[in-house]
Amino acid sequence: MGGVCCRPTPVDFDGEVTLFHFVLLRCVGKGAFGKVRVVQHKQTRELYALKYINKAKCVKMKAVPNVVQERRLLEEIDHPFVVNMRYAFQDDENCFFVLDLMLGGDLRFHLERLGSLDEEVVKFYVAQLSSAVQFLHENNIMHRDLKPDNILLDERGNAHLTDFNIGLKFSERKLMGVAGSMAYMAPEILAKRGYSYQIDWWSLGVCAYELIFGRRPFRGRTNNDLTYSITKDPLKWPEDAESKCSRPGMQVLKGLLDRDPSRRFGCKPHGEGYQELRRHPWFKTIDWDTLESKEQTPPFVPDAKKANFDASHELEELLLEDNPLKAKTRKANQENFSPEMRQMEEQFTCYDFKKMQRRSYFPHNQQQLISTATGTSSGMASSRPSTPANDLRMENGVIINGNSIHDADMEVPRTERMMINEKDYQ
Ligand SMILES: Nc1ncnc2c1ncn2[C@@H]1O[C@H](COP(=O)(O)OP(=O)(O)OP(=O)(O)O)[C@@H](O)[C@H]1O
Repeated sequence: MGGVCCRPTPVDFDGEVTLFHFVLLRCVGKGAFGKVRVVQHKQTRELYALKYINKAKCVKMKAVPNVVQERRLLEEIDHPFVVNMRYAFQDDENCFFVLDLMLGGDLRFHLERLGSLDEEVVKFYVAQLSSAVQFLHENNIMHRDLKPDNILLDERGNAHLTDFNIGLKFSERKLMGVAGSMAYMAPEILAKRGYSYQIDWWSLGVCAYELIFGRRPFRGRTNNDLTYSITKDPLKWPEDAESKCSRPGMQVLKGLLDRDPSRRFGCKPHGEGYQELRRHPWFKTIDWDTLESKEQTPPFVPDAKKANFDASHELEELLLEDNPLKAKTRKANQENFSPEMRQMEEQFTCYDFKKMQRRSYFPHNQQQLISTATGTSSGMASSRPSTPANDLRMENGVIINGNSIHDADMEVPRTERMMINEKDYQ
């Protein structure tokens, strides 16, 4: 009785990837437009994190270009210390990213629990993240939102950078848009005189300082106070600094938090800054040659028995979600789409790492991309055909999460991203 409605839809693994290819498991997180849950690929049995983004919400928040940008950047990236994208697809309701699964929780979660982290542990993360940042910069990608919330640990304790929502392809030209999470923003972003990739090294310095000392180097109760502190206050050390951090450690923090981007650690061009950083005495305990192959035992192993994420997401999904995620066949009538919905439909294309090679959507020069998008240039050196559907509209200023950041002195609250793509190039 009643068996007819429960016949499972057959899964076509040879066709395009869809939600039918995955078993949906527990919820582990909540983002601005959707949730993150563990999934298992039905054929390979591999576990992944599925991040899904509600399309209607995304259109309403004017974030379509960012989601498309994130998907495109992630297709280019494959690095041991980045949360890599393995599949991407959409259905009528959601866009889906299938990502490397990180079961060790994010660094904000650990910082909130522990108050601060041991210098040796932070050094290990800084080494791994420097390798990721250098890889991104070599590929002309700026992250722009490096903070503990966006650093995820795998179950062995290796650090990975995630959330490329405001990431960007950069060129020689300086950027002007105020973007990122204010407490981690480099002074040159706030000074509005133009900035480039060096900002990621500053943010890494803020993260390292915060992780070691349990408080941020620059603080303010209002955005104005915080701006003043970041751009003018001398770098100060907590009273108990010497009990938490060695002199070489402080030297590296000071070097990363240099207000002059040309002198800042990590920033010298052609990878020279990164090589200098690697040679710094603080890192003499790091074996850089085996770091990227993850052969080293991380100094902090997340407790596998405890959930390293907020269990309320799971409870919320069970008790409060009136539209739980379910694989559905597509029905949408594309004729009735708004321009934004159409953009998402056309540009959030399928990706399957088992079947496709990673490649770039972007020309070497971001400015060319913008020009092409506005129809003033032709002939990009991109490996993708330059159809209107492939052009990213970056000229629109988009602001989401406009929450001001109240940065209470000793607290380490989850940080809201402030602004995205507010006229990146002017
Ligand atoms: N690959 C992953 N593996 C395990 N957990 C993850 C993964 N990605 C995200 N999470 C968890 O889900 C939470 C929300 O992540 P998500 O990137 O969607 O949020 P977000 O930072 O608000 O991003 P966005 O603003 O793009 O929505 C994270 O804080 C993290 O705890």
